[in-house]
Parts: sequence; structure tokens; C-alpha cells
Amino acid sequence: MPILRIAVAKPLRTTFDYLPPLDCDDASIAKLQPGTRIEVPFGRAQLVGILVNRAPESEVNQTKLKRATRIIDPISLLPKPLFELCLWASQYYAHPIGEVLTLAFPPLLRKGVETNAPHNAIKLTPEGRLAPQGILRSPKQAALIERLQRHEATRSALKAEGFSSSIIKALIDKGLAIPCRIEDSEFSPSESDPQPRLNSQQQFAVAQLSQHAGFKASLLYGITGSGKTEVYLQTIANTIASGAQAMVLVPEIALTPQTAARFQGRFGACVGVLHSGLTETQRAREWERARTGKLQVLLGTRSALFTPFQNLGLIVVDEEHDSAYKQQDGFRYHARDLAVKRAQIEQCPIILGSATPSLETISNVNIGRFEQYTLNTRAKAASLPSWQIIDVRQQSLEAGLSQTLIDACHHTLGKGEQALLFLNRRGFAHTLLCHDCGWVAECDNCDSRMVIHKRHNRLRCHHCQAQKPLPKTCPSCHSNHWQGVGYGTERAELALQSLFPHTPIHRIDSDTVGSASQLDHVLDAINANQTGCLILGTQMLAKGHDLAKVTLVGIVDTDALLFSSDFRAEERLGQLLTQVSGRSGRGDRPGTVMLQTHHPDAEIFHQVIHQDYRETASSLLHARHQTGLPPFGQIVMVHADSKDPSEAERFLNSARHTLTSSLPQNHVLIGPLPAPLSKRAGKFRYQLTWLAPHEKNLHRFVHSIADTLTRLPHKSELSWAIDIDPHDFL
Ligand SMILES: Nc1ncnc2c1ncn2[C@@H]1O[C@H](COP(=O)(O)OP(=O)(O)OP(=O)(O)O)[C@@H](O)[C@H]1O
Ligand SMILES: [Zn+2]
Repeated sequence: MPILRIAVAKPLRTTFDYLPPLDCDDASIAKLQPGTRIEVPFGRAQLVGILVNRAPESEVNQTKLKRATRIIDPISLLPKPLFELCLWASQYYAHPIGEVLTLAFPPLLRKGVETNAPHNAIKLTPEGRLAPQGILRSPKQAALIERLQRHEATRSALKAEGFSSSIIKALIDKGLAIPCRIEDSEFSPSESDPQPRLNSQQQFAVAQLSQHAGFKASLLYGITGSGKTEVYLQTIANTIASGAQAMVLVPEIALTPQTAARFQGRFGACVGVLHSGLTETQRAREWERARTGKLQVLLGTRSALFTPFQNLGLIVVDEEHDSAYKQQDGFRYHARDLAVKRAQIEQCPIILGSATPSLETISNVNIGRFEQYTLNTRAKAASLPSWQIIDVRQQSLEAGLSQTLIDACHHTLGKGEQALLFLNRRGFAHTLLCHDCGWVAECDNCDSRMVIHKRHNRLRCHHCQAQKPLPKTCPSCHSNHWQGVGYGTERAELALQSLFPHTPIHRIDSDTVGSASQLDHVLDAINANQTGCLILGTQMLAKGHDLAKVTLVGIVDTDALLFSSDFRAEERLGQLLTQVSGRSGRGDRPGTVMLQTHHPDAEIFHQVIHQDYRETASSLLHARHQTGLPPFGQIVMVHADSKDPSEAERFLNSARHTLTSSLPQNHVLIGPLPAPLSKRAGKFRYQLTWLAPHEKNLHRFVHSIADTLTRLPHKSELSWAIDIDPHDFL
């Protein structure tokens, strides 16, 4: 009797053996492919399991084996290369196979829903196409007509562009639009946005990148605003022309509407979008379109990496240096690294694009594993912005802003241009302090202070999301002499409102802009602005946005990164400064960047300003080489969180003991030590850091360690995790 070896979405590092369902004959069982969804009884529940393989017999006594309930998919929905990627990732990251395989299915299918391809798109009826301008009183409906005049589009894409279902329904009710299947639509390049003429560096990159057949990893190293996206677009056009599909990853959901609009403008309805902001139905549809080859380009965030394709011909990872590609909890994978692995398994080329590549990627170029193409001039503007350091020591600051920066904003606005102020802290002030007794508002659940959010009269913890009302009097001395220490975007916005009462101010952070479509609206307003405006925001603003009228970028405060204990802090600071400054002067007018600091002599500032990022990177790489840190060595981190700090420490001490007995001599263990954020959401956090030289088989070794840790006894409330190549050391 053949046995089905099935993985379920539970944190268990094993598969489970089942007998085939009763109504299955041997011939149909013999045809079952890995990746097939199979419903199985598990404990008292019925779960959707995924077939990993078949076996002639089980180690478990046959009489004890349960029978699978039903085969959900007649054929496996996971193509072989994707299945292989999941197995590899489960090994490399020592993560339970069931949880990894489950990621390859959209949430709806994880519940056992069968696939189908309903009418998922909207197109204009002949009446809609001929509708004269001004026929609709609702500007939103009119905008949707205009949008659909260029191309039909999926509901998900329209939603991402800010058209709600009620606007769509209104057009359908009026007979101006009808639902259609996206596969009914035709790819019509003649209607698409025109392709700009590439400059010679872009041309060279597109020509070379389009030549690759089979696996080839390339870094597209182009300064900010050099037209990397244009290179992706034209390389993808060649991929599509050859009949293959392309997958494009972006680091943030916030980037998808803008990028999607650019891709859809060029390629029309054959572009799909996949991110966690979509409804489950939308996600299932886009996934299905990719799987069945109905879409040619899929644009998505981190987890879109696990989408099945019928014929994947190219992967693009935009802003490849961005740490948002690393998942920080649960299955802690790095989407860029796995994308390279996927390209290798799929035997297709991959392009990693950035103005500030990660040291890992630069090192891969240096050792010849990756090819490099360079774009070192801006596509539109004549040059990169000029820099000025503002030494704020002893200066009086208004919500963190120096007079020099305020004057520069006035000057910029006076010319009808836009200024962008970067401040990477949300809220009003980061500490609530009693002026009389020194009491400070701390989070009850975390080892951190609560942030003042004045508009909502609340204190919020940015680590565990706990919140409470602002206290009226000090719980310690009953005084009401409060002081808000420090400043965040909320406070800076208030200050700007009184300094610039007649200027539109757009604040962009996760408190004001909750979704990608909201951000898109704000960006539209900024792009439509003709008379000058101020933009104030957190790192949401630093990435990839193409704001043509910004000529001044003010970096309010990045000093904290100078003193971080994270070994990647300098690399991040270099990337952040280069990226943020890259928002300045992208149009036809030259740009300026002003950097406020209490440490005007810090070397990294001068490196970024006077050299190009390449030299900063090479000096950082040199330092990493000397210390054996990544990319020259590997880090594995074992975390344990417990309500009882001694339990967490004890668990990691046993882990250390187990590791010590089996590790080669040149491996180093540090800890267990309390994490820098020693308590979060009521649990004490400990870390054991393991430094290893680069070894091909390290992941096999890690896997066996994970198995050992699984067997270590501990209290049930303790949770532990292994993080391979960690990015978060907090
Ligand atoms: N060859 C070209 N001719 C004219 N305009 C171009 C050309 N290539 C790109 N552009 C335009 O230049 C601007 C910047 O290009 P793009 O956004 O692709 O740069 P990028 O390298 O992706 O930027 P960043 O890394 O800063 O996000 C865009 O408005 C784009 O349409
Ligand atoms: Zn908290």
C-alpha cells in the first residue's frame, strides 16, 4: 500500500504519513505529483496538507495510519521548480516544510478552495468608450472612464489605483463598463505609453540583459534617477516577446501603485499585482493568472516570490539592498537571496537593481558570481544634487529644524518648487517626561518608552502597539508639568504649519497614509502641485519615488544611526542618505540636499557626499573582511522569548551546550545575552549568536541543530526561533 507523505501548515519539522483516500485507485495515486493539496484529518481538525512525496511504506505501523480525506487538486498546482525552491528554502532557513509550502498558495487556496478563473477584470462597453467628456458628474467615475480608455484592467489593479468597488459598480450599473476575463483582453503595445529613447548605458544594459538564456545573475548598478526602471521595462518587453513571463519584486507595498501604473501603462492588462493589501479573492486570481500563463508580468512584494509561473523567463528585484526583503518573524527568509536561488532552479536570468547595492551583492560581483551593468548619469536631470552639511550644535531648533533649513525651504517655495523633509520618527515626541519628578511613561509590556501621539491624545508603544490615553497628572508626583522630549513627524508638521501657514504640507508616514492607494493619492497631489509645497515624511518617502518637482531635500536627523550597535548600521546609513538625497533634482531643475547633524565630522557623511557610494561600500567591505562578518562569514541567531527571563537564558544555555559539542573550532558562539530590546510584548528576549565561516554545507548543519533544539525540553510558553543571515538585531 503506497503511503502519502504530507506536510501541514504547523510549526512542525516533519511530514506525516497517510493512507490514500478510499476512493483512490493505485493508478491515480501513482500519478500524484508533489505539491498536490490533500485534505487530511489532523488531531480533531481537517487540514489542507501538501503532498511532499510518496513512499512504498511507512515507519509507522499501518494500522495506526490515518486515511487522507480527499485529493483537492487533480494535478499539482505547484510547478516542479517552485516545489524544489520551497524544499531548498525549508532546509536553508531550517524552517518547517509545511509552513514554507503553504506560502506558495494564496490564502484562499490554503483553506482548500478550488481554483477557478472568474470574471476578474473591467472593460468599457462601446457606450463607455464613446462617452463624451463631462457626461458624468462624479469626477471619480470620469477618471475611471479615462483610465479604462487606455486599457481594460483587473479589479485588483483598479483598486490599487484608488478606484473603489462602488465606483466600478456605478459604471457597470450605467452600462458604461462590463466585467470581462482578463485573458479575453489582448496585449496591445500600440496603445501603450511611448518608450523613451535609451541612453547608451541603458541601451547596452538592455541588450546584454536580454541576451541571457538560462541562469545569470546581474547587478544593475544605477545612481538614483538613472532610469533603472526603464531598463527593466525594455528588458521585460523582450522577455514577453519571446513568450515568457517576468516577475518583478519591489520592497514595499507603498511602491506598488506607482510602479504598477508605470508597468500597466507600458504593457497593459497583462500586468498583475500581488501584495498583502489585496483581498483574498484578488490574490487568488492574480496567482491563478500567473500560474496559467494568463499574465505576462507579475509585480509584487516579498511573498510574491513564491508565485507559480507557467513559463518564468526573468526575475527583477528592484531596490535589492532593501531590508524589507527579509522577513523578520515566522519564516525568516530573504526574498532577494531566494529570488537568486529561484532563478538558478528555473534556469532564467535575474536582475538585481539598486543605486546602493548591498555589500553581499557587491561582493558577489567582486568574486565574479554576478555580472554588473552600470548607469552613472541621471536620465533626465543633468547631475546629482549638491550637498550641504548643517552643523546644528548650539543652534536653536524648531521641532528639530534649523533656521538654515527653514530659510532654504522658503527660498525653494519662493521659486514654486518643492521641498522634502526627511525625519524617520513617527508621532509627536518620543518620551513623555514629568518636569517636576522626572517620571517617564514606559510601556508595561516592553523595555521601551511610549511615544506621544498628540492628535489622538494617546501614548503608543511602537514595539507592541499597546496604547493608552495621555495621563492628566503624573502617576508618581501628581504634577501636571509635562514635557514631550524629542520630536517626530507629527510635531514637525505642526511647526511647519505655523512657519508656512499658506503652503500645502503633505505628511507621509504610516499614521497619515495607511494604505498604498492613500499614498498614491498624496503622491498624485504632490505631482499635480504647481506652486510649491512641503513634503514631510519617514522612510516611506526614501524609496524609489519619482517626484519631479522636488529640488530641496532636508535630512532632519539621522545621527542615531551613527551609534547603532548593528554591524550593518553604517551600510544602512550610506544607503539611506544616498536614496533620500536621490529624491532631489530629478526633474529639469538642479537639486540640493541639506543634512543636519550634531556630528558634522563623521566620516560616513563625507564619504557619501564626496565619493560615490561605490567607494563607501568598498571601505565597508574591507572592514567586514577583517572582522569575518557577512558577506565574508555567516551569522545564525537563535532567539528565545519567555515570560521568565531565566527560562529563556536556560534554554539558550542548553542550546549553546549542544552546539559547542558539535561545532568546528573556527565557529564562534556569543551569548546567550539579553537582546538590545530586552522585553517585548510581555516576554523577555535572549539571543545566542553563532558566527561561522562561509561553508557550503552550513545549512545542513543548521537543520540538524534545529532538530536538536526541537527536542530540548522547555516551558510551553517559551518560543524560540532560528534566524539565518539575520538583519534585525534588536
Ligand atoms: N532614456 C530616457 N530618456 C528620458 N527619460 C528617461 C529615460 N530613462 C528614464 N527616464 C525617466 O527618468 C526618470 C527617472 O527614471 P527611473 O525612475 O527609471 O530611475 P531609477 O533609476 O529607477 O530611479 P531610483 O533608483 O532613484 O528610484 C523617470 O521619470 C523616467 O521616466
Ligand atoms: Zn510595548
